Amino acid sequence: MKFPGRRRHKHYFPVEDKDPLTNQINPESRLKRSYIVGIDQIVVDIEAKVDQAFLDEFGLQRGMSQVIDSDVTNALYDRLKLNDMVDYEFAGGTVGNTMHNYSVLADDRSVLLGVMSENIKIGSYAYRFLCNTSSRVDLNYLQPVDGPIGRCFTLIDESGERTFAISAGLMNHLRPESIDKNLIQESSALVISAYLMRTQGNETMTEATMQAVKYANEAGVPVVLTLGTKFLIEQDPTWWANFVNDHVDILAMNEEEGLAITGFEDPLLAADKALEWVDFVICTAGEKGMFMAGYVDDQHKRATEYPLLPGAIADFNRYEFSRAMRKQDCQQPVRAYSHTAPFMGGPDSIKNTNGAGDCALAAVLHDISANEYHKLNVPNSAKHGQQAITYSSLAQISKYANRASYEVLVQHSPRLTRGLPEREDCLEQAYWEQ
Ligand SMILES: Nc1ncnc2c1ncn2[C@@H]1O[C@H](COP(=O)(O)OP(=O)(O)OP(=O)(O)O)[C@@H](O)[C@H]1O
Ligand SMILES: Nc1nc2c(ncn2[C@@H]2O[C@H](CO)[C@@H](O)[C@H]2O)c(=O)[nH]1
Repeated sequence: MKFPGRRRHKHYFPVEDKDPLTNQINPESRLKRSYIVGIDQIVVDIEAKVDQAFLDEFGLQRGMSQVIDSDVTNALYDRLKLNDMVDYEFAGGTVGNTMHNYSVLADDRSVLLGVMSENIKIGSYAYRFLCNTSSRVDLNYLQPVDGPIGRCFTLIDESGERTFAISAGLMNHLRPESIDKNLIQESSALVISAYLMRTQGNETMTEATMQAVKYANEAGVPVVLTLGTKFLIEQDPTWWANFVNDHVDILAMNEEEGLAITGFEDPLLAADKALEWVDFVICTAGEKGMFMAGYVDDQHKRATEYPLLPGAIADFNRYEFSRAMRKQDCQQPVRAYSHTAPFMGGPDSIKNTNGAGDCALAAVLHDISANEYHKLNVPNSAKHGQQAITYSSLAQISKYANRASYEVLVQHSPRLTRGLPEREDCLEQAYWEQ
């Protein structure tokens, strides 16, 4: 596990000082590992640049993620191939991307649950998915199916807006009995997306997800929900609000999804509203950066050393140097918020915003899992006198998440091809000395 904050060698966890020889003789003294589990519809992204006429031709609604039938899939695919329009084909899925990016950032294990074709031909989509996924992502728990995984046509127009057309294959055939109870209950977090609730006919993905959520809720494992697309939430915001309130601990959304579920356009107010339902909120806001909101017990709150910020909640970042806690673990819960502008003001040229939010969430999960890792190995550390869910403060996590998103913006794929640099050339020496 890499240290999630300032990335410098001396900041690697000080828990690996044990003698490697003794470790071999006495396996008990080996470090205990934390991991996270994610459930997803296993899909490969097929990306192409298109215009509005193209979307109209196939009856696709701009900006939406929609499921298409086999006739539309075949026509769309033939058209893209015939006109040589496909820019790249790469493993995707909002949670799949998050697990991959988590494993790259943390240099540690995550487990992905979903389905995988039992017979895989070299070059097929299933093969490509496996090849494009970090070897740190444990794929041993995937459920085999007799047929194809999903395809996600990622159609990008001149303005950069993305329209997703999903050809489901058997991606929604994960069964509840394929969910391993121990695996979920011993993890640091269970990550799901709103897309998992979009099933039809004999598809069992929703039941499987609910089974996993039940196991996690029973064991107090944080359930992390990423909202995926506003259109799904807009269909029934009340159902989603109730679901989040009853089953979810950490909510990740962008400002549009935040508006859909809370009714607040301002991402800070949306995050504040969501705190009525969950313990921790991440609300990304594109070029405006990122908001985070959480709880801290009054006795552990830490005031910021940065200037106080105006906003819909005055001086909202006052306690952003606090580590987040579950509300139920606070005797006197205080709300803490943080805002961070995009790293370096955003890149000069954005290659692709697809997956920037997924990557921000991966960084947050890294921090949460790092906290569990540290607690498992150094339970007596003064750090754990406070029952926090994060290793770092809201301000620090927010910076880290923005930094990770930046890396996705400057590459074509939503999946990181490498970890972040140990040391940012652009930051002054003073930063590293702190
Ligand atoms: N135009 C931009 N300029 C600078 N930074 C950006 C821009 N767009 C995104 N970012 C960075 O990426 C982060 C996440 O972006 P965004 O809010 O677009 O996520 P999202 O809509 O959830 O993305 P996705 O659903 O594709 O994963 C932002 O918080 C910001 O740090
Ligand atoms: N699991 C899942 N991922 C999706 C869906 N629509 C778009 N995405 C993914 O969202 C990612 C960007 O956030 C892309 O890599 C897509 O693969 C969907 O319906 N289900």
